[in-house]
Amino acid sequence: MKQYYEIKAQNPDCILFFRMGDFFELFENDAEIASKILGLTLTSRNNGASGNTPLCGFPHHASERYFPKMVAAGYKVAVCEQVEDPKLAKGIVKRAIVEIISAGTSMNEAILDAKAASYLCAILPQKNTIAFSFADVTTGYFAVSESPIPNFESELARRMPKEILVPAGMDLPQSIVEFARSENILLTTVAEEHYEWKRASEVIENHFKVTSLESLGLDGQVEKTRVSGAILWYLIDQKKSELSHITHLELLDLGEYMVLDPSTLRNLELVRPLNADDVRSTLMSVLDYTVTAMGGRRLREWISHPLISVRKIEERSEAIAELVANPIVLDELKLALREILDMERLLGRVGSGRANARDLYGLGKSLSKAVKVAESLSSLKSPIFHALAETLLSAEGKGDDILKILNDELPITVREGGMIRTGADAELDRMNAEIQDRREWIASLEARERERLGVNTLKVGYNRVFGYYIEVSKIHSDKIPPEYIRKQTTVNAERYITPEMKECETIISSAESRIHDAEYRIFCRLRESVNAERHELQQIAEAVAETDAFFSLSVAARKRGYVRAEVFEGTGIEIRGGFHPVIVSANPDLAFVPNDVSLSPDAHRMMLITGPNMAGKSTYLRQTGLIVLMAQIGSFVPAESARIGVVDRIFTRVGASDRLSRGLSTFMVEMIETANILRNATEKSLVLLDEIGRGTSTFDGLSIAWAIFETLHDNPKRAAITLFATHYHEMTTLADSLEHAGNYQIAVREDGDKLIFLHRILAGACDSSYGIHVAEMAGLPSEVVRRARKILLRLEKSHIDPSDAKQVEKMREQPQVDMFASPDEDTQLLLEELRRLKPEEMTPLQALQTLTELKAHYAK
Ligand SMILES: Nc1ncnc2c1ncn2[C@@H]1O[C@H](COP(=O)(O)OP(=O)(O)OP(=O)(O)O)[C@@H](O)[C@H]1O
Repeated sequence: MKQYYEIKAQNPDCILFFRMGDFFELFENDAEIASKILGLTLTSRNNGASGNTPLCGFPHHASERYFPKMVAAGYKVAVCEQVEDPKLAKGIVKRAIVEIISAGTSMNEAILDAKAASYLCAILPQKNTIAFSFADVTTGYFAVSESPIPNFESELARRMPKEILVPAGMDLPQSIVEFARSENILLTTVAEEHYEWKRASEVIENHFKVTSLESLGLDGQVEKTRVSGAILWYLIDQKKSELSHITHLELLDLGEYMVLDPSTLRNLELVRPLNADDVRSTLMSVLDYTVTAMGGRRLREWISHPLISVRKIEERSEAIAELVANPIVLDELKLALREILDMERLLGRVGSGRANARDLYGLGKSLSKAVKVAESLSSLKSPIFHALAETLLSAEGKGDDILKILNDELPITVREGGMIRTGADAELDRMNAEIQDRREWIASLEARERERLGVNTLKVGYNRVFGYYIEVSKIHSDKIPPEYIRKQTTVNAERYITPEMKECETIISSAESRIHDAEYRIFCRLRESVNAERHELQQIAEAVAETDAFFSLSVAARKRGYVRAEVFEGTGIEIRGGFHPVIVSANPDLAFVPNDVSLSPDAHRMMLITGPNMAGKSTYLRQTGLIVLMAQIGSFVPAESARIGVVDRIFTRVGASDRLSRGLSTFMVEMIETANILRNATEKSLVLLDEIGRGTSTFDGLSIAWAIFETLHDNPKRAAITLFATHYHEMTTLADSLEHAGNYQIAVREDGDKLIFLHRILAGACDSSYGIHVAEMAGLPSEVVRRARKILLRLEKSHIDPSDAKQVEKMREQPQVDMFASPDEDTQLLLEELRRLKPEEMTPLQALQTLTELKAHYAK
């Protein structure tokens, strides 16, 4: 326990799993926490003067299951192993922490999402900016940057790290703390000393084996050095290994990508659904035809990082266009990609010293297939594919170098032989040959003894306790020869050994132990030689990932009938026949009505869109956002044609808020997000605003919406392309009066008492809001609907603001029996109802019922 307490004291923030023989044991508070999470029985052990200590544990081989569970529950796991052979130990066996596992550093497949990176992030807030680093220990990705806080927030939401390291004793931006809390991201405090420049530089220089920071581009970059040094220190400290698969540091330039703030990422459901169960509602789900996990991760990265360089966008879309036109190449690629494993993560296992023979074999097979991918790409002309094919071709021979050493069937363990192929190593072959005749002797023993004793059911078996044995059923005990020595009795049989067998076994087992050691040495050499080439192999893996992402976007384009968008430097959006990629793919039977968008600075730059509820306003806004975004990923887009002026940022204020849990009201969130838009939109932005102002009283809301619309129109710095959907019909006069704005409506047709949604966008304002109509269609009781019609009529006539208590009170004081009824209005409402009736479609009974209802209501 003294040893336990010492180790525990060094890792106070971890749950300590303490290896004792074949078990991992937990004590005290750790045992109480873990027993609940892992469902283990809590016992206690008498611990001398300190009384009973709570205790729980499990066999060590169950750790693969239990560690990830603990980490997923938000804890850090410290794994304490016996680090010397208990047989050789003097006194208590030495123990040490061999690894610390936390959410951001786990390499266990059980809690990794194959198609999403597993990021750890470190931050170092400055006055107006923030230095930050992202690392994915499963693949070796490592990047650093510094940017204004909002841009970092965007990056944080895109990458969604599992853990964020923060320097001790430093004030953090509230928004980041809030974000981490609401997304369940583990915040880990790291002592300030690890952020000291000198210390951080040393960590980096040692890791990359460089003598100065210059070669990494960190020269003079104090904050970036500090933050990347801290994250690297943390990773190495936790993994207790070299992490040689972290081969380079990327200097990230967020300026290359479209800014997507957290609310836009959420609302457009790019990679994560708003509603966790609804995985088919994301753009990712529509575009994801990737075959490999690496390709899946790359595509996800692309979708959340749309480009803003026209040249780069065109390079990508040109490559996709070529693949779209080459279905045969697509088929070939699919076949080759299908056999490629997650090379990035396999290399991660190699670099962190945890790869077994199966991992290396998988890598070998994948490398051979990478050459096939290169061959398929070689018939294409796009420069991107040329470059990819060249990188992939460098895999030539590398796979064979591995496969010619390893067997096709491999064990999980690396210490028990069975890994190395015959012919791979002469010395090993010689060692095997030496005992070959003895092995054969054992192998043929069963047949020989069966014949000699005349017992057909005699078996030769092996177990760890007494090695080889001969099993003979009890009914044949009279046939047992004198040299058989009885070792064990089972229900129906007896087990025997013979001196000859024992001798043979001793020779085999001592030779095998040498063979196992030799195999292990050969395996380690192979692992090292793979590791020595890690940088090149990583590039091959990246090329596979990228090819797969291209493959996926091309297949999506073909299957879903997308077209290549023309992207240009400048402002304006011209979409013909655009449709919503997710709605259409999720509802194949829906007759989706395609719509156009035509906006430019010379004509209308802003659309004020009116139309009844359910007409399709939100859908139109979102599909426009998604089409622009897809175009800037380089993907084909869901439309007949599209010309898109590159946008620097898409702002959205749409849909319900899911931030209520952060203690902000719906209206407050709406206004915070709108304020952000008004502060940051530029003439190159796309702004999508859906029903701004609806969260407050009618006139307040209208006035706010009005002012926002005016500002986006009049302020040249904020002159963004804007789609503005609203139910405030009063605003249509505003849109009419503004030079760069126009009224648009989503058409509906009235057919008797039915409202038919045409889902088509047309120029001009919608003349009625039909809210009550839609409510009626939804099944609101007819009494309530009638009442609502009356109230509406009165409000419209008297221009009363329903949110103004004084005005409503005044109306109540009017000497009327029924607050809102007047004979005139009744007549008007009755006439309206009569107009909507279709007697020719009614049964006599329905007609009678309607008549009775009308009489009861209007002629009491
Ligand atoms: N172009 C279209 N073709 C076919 N169906 C559509 C189209 N656009 C929208 N819809 C369908 O109409 C329904 C309502 O769409 P949406 O939510 O966009 O309406 P809305 O006008 O924003 O309504 P509200 O004002 O109540 O928010 C959705 O279920 C959608 O699938």
